[in-house]
Amino acid sequence: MNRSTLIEQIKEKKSFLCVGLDTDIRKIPQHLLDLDDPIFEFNKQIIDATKDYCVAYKPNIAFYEAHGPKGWESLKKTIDYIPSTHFTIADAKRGDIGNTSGLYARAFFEEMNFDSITVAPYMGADSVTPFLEFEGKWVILLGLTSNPGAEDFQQLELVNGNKVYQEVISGSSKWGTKDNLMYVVGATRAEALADIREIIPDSFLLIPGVGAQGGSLEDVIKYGMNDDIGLLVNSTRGIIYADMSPSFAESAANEAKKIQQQMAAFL
Ligand SMILES: O=c1ccn([C@@H]2O[C@H](COP(=O)(O)O)[C@@H](O)[C@H]2O)c(=O)[nH]1
Repeated sequence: MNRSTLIEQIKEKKSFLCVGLDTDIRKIPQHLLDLDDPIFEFNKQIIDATKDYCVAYKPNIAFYEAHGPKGWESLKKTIDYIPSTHFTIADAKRGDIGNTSGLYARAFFEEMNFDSITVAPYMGADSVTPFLEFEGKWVILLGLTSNPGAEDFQQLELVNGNKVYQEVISGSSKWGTKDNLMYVVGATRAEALADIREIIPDSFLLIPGVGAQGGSLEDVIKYGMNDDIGLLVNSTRGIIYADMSPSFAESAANEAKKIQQQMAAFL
């Protein structure tokens, strides 16, 4: 999906919500466990229930890889089931030497047909640019992450006065364009968003960390929104595990709708 279609979808739905599909077999309702593919059945019901309130879905690949070939099958069925109106994110956090990155890109963009993949910047330009060579596909580079460990390296100050994450964002912004490169910034780091917007005013940002991790949607909007909206705000556990009963999909829809309504007030 290209940038203008993504923006159209956001305006049409009055939503920039991304629903995370971190489907944990230990957490899904008991009655689904008797089915042949409980993970896919859960995802299918979550997608049916939430698709009117969100513009994107983000399966975290770990939750599928953990089940081996069967997990990859559930992932493929899920990605094929997501409506083409919705932007898809493989939250895989890949990146390696160039030829290896190229094969990761083929796996997620060609075999699985995702629109985008999250990539770790640590190995530098030659590890990221192979992903950017795929027409119509996106890299979502880890900028400033939502977890406590973001303090360990990302916030360290360099001799030029920049923090590591600022250097990562400004340096990498030359590798791609606003049409194929987005950044992850945690909602728990909303205080850094205004400064990040100075570096990359036009780029889309994928913002995880609202809901279960406690980030504030209001602050994200206040400091992170640009003229094209420029935000995809993810919530996973707060939506998909809102309720463990057989009516889990209805509860997920209610949670997604609540967030969509908060977003609509700003669109
Ligand atoms: O900085 C980051 C990068 C990725 N994530 C991922 O987003 C979701 C968040 O799930 P919640 O249940 O809404 O907390 C999950 O897949 C993380 O791996 C992140 O949280 N922070």
